Amino acid sequence: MASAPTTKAAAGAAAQDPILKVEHLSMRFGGLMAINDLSFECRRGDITALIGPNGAGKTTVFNCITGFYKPTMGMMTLRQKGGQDYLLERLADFEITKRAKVARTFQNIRLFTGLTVLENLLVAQHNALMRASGYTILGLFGFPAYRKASKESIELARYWLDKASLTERADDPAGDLPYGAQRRLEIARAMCTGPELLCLDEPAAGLNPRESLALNTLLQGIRADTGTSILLIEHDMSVVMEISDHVVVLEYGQKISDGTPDFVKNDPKVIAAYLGVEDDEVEEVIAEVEEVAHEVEGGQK
Ligand SMILES: Nc1ncnc2c1ncn2[C@@H]1O[C@H](COP(=O)(O)OP(=O)(O)OP(=O)(O)O)[C@@H](O)[C@H]1O
Repeated sequence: MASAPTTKAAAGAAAQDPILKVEHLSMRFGGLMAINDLSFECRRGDITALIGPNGAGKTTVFNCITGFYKPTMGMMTLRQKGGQDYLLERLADFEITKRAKVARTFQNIRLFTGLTVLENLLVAQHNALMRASGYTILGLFGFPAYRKASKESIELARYWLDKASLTERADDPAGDLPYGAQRRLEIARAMCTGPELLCLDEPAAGLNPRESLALNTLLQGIRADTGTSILLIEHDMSVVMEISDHVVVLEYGQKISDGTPDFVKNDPKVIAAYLGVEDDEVEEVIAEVEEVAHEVEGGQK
């Protein structure tokens, strides 16, 4: 059965130990070293953002963590609340979801568009329901365990419908929802699998400011109410700076900065990577930008 949300107190009590340790990760595609000796940690209960310019290797890291790619080298250790360790590079993708409890969403939304919103959340709990049925037709009708599991599945789906502000759309086909609501449904569906680590690939992409705000509220709620750790790739810096506890910055497959949003925002290496200039040119470029901004301001007065 997918785990029900824990209380705020329990979430707060979660020690700040790493839930995920990535050590010396490398991924080569032919002659291209997409990830080169990358190490970082995600602390339990934190929202960690992985950022960097286009082609820096963010999605490749996600694909390694979630088992879509087998890394050329390196270790990725997922430590669950109970202390159980999983070496993700040794697990098949379905085992990473099922046993290690890592859930993910994709850059392109992947919902069952013909099913209703509620059905999408119930399908996510299919594994738990099948287990409770004893994998028999008889079990589907007769086992009290199945009836209990199916009641719990509906309760969990209702909980996430509410958290994602989708209760009123529960019976509508998922494909009829506006874009921002589809993104929230995808996250709610991932949460119905009871993950310890939720990986989100550009959750704010294509959202308008109102939808972006609803997304922030949902993610902050997940952190506060369930203690689930979140790792996200995001280009929208307003989302990253507002909700992240910790930011890891990649450039050309290597880590160039790692720290709090404030630290990273002011790190000359990060500014240089985003501006596409050398580190020692950053101050000069910033001074030029400030000068232009003053001129524009002066012209507007
Ligand atoms: N399956 C693949 N085969 C060959 N090269 C790949 C593959 N996947 C990614 N790459 C290359 O690896 C590098 C990193 O790509 P990746 O998609 O991980 O970057 P990213 O930081 O997620 O970029 P974006 O922000 O544009 O999504 C790029 O040069 C990309 O072309």
